[in-house]
Amino acid sequence: MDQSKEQRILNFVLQNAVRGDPQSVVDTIDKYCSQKEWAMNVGDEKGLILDKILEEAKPSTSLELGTYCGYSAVRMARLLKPSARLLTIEFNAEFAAIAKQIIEFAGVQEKVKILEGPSEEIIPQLKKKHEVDTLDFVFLDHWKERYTPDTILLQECGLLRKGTVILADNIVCPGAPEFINYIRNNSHFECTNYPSHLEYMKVKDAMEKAVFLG
Ligand SMILES: Cc1ncccc1-c1cc(O)c2nc[nH]c(=O)c2c1
Ligand SMILES: [Mg+2]
Repeated sequence: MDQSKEQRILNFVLQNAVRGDPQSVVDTIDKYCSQKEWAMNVGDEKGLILDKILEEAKPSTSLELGTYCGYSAVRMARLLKPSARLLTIEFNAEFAAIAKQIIEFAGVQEKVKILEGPSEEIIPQLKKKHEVDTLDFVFLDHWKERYTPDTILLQECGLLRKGTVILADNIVCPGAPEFINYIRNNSHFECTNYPSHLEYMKVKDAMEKAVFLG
């Protein structure tokens, strides 16, 4: 059976990155996806925006929707304090299997827990099954149609607290107009837009930060 692109990314990491060095894993994936095969990692340019907002938030408990190959999970985990935890939800079993290996190779597996399945099923389990109290940081990077319903679900499940930072990728490309309309007109959120570019391309994109006001 032919290898998938995600398998080729994993192999390139295993052969070129430094085991236990998350920065080298991030740099190696960026190198492969900018020079060999494009892939939907948040990438280096938007990654720096993610880094800055995550460092400002100093989260103890973070949630990512859309693990893909684990690039942003490794990128975030490398900045978390030792006791902090990142839960990341991935619907696609093949992606989750690749991400697990990349996260383990980077040596951040103690901080990162991959939850495989649909976000609408897993989010309601976070408190009781995964011992989450409230979330300090949420990275939306799964499917634009789920950004709004999953944000509402997080609120309904009591997972947001005053000051929770939600950061959404792909506001311009592929675009999440319905989410932007919802979140910017919701008085319970304070929004900020961060113009950037689509990963590894000159195409315009943006990220949106939405702080929950309680
Ligand atoms: C796949 C794709 N093609 C052309 C333009 C943009 C994309 C694209 C880029 C991303 O960063 C994505 N992140 C999460 N989920 C996505 O579906 C996704 C899709
Ligand atoms: Mg994305």
